[in-house]
This record gives sequence, structure tokens and C-alpha cells, in this order.
Amino acid sequence: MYPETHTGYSYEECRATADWLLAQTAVRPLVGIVCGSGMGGLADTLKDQVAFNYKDIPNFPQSTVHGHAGQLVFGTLKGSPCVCMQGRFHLYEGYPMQKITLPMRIFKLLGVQTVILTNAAGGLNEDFKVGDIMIIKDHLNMPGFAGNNPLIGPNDERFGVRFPCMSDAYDRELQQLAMDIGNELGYGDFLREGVYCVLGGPSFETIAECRMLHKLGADAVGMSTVHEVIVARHCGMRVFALSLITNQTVMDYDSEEKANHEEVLETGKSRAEQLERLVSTMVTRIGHNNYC
Ligand SMILES: O=P(O)(O)O[C@@H]1C[C@H](O)[C@@H](CO)O1
Ligand SMILES: Nc1nc2[nH]cnc2c(=O)[nH]1
Repeated sequence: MYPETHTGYSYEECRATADWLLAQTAVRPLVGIVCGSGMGGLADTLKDQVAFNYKDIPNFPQSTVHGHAGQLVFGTLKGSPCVCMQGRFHLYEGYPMQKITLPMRIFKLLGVQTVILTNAAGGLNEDFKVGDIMIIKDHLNMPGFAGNNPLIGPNDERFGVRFPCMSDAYDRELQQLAMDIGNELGYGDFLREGVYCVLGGPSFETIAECRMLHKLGADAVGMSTVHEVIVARHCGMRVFALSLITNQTVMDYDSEEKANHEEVLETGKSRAEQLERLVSTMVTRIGHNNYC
């Protein structure tokens, strides 16, 4: 009934992957973290690490992008048990959406309650600067408008309902917590909030596309996160996400600027320490069983 590309992995296959991982580590993570381009250093801050190469994990895809190491790292962040994806999967790598988002279901079956996602994004909001950290309050799912959603295909109720709500995709308590911590850490000058728009990539946007996305209400544009968020919410995990504004998108035909991946990775490096401090402080302050 459904084409092969829309069937994804079964509940039993996801369970087998999660059980394989649980058998090899004593860490029982309550928080799952996904590192964006150039932000993999976050995983290095975990203590008592047990790390797995993606190629060794049953059913896992491989990372093919520079700046995404391809390791799943278990450990503790200031005493809190976590699992961290040092490298994520993108549509443009050629994987079906069900494969890109498989790790969210594995997180859920490992016992994760809260997912923290980071990404590199181009700034569309003219008030944003390179190096700003944007707390994501909502998203525009452009591939979704064209009928590409990771939940297309048979729905297994053991993961979640057929028609999940997305008006509460980004947890408001966690957004407030991030804002409070950011202000305490003195990040007020570069901490923002806004709407993230996902496109398929890998080409960066044209000037006309950037102008259109801005008019549609997007503050930043990228190539990830949204599909993971949809699957994480579908299976009932709380979600917090942030974008590092690694480049300002080009909106002007007189501009000489050109988006490039090297700049993205450079900005990631230059903000790595602040980003790591924000995320690790959040992890220590997140309550579980749905309380903050
Ligand atoms: O994984 P993220 O969303 O951080 O990666 C962004 C989008 C592309 O993969 C890459 C472009 O430089 O960075
Ligand atoms: N689509 C898109 N993704 C990005 N990732 C980092 N910068 C950008 C950008 O300008 N556009």
C-alpha cells in the first residue's frame, strides 16, 4: 500500500537498535542532544563517555557531511545522563526522511524525555548578526508543503497518533528557561528568538528565495531540525531547539556576499564555548516527568 521509501523502520527494528545500545552502556539518558554543523564539540564535554560510530550501530545511517563526526556519545553533563548525536542526517544526503529521523525514535526507546537540537542557519531577520543564537519558537516546514513529511506512511500507535499537533512543538517552558539562563550568562546581546524555516538543500538560497522566506515570517533558514522535531513530538518527547546564525543570507542584488559551508563551520567554532555553556546549564536545570 505504501511505497518502500515511506515505510521506514518498524517499531521492532527501532527497539532492537535501542536494546543493542542499552546492552553496551550503563548510561540511561533522559536528555538527547543533536549537534548542528560545526557544533559537535558539545559531545566532547560529556563525562564518562561511551561512544559508538554510526557505522557500528544496527540500522543507523552514516554521516557524510564535513563538520558532522558520525558518533553517538553517551555520558553525563554535570551529572545528568545524556546521549548526544555528534553529527546528524540531512535530506540532501539522499536519505529518506524516515531514516533521517530514526534517531529520534531510538532516543525515545532509550528513555529520553527531552530533546535539545542545535543547527547552523542563515539569518533572514535584518536585526540578526552572525554569531547570534536564536531560540526556535516555531518553524516553517517547506518540504511539508510539497507533501514530504517524516510521518508519511503507516502509523504505528506505539510511537504516537496519526495526526500529531504541532502548535506546541517547541516547549515554551524550555524556551523561557533558555532565555533566563542566557541572560544570567550575559548572552543578552546575542540571544534572540525566532522562526526557523527548513529547505531541502544542499544549494543555498537565491536572493529572491531569501526575500520570500523573510516575507513569509521566517527569521532563519536551514536544512535540518524540523523533521527531527516532528518525529520527536509525535512520540511525546519535549523539544527545545536553537539556531546559531552562522551567516547572514543575501537579500540584495548589489551584495558581494556568498553563503558557504566554511563560514558556517568557522562561526560554529567561534561560538562553541558559549553554546556549550548554554546547553549544559539547561541540561542541569531541566526537570523530568514533564516538569521544568
Ligand atoms: O546540521 P545543520 O542544520 O546544522 O547544518 C547546516 C545545514 C547544512 O547541512 C550545512 C550548510 O552549511 O549547515
Ligand atoms: N539553507 C541554509 N542553510 C544554512 N545553514 C547555514 N547557513 C545556511 C543558509 O544560509 N541557508
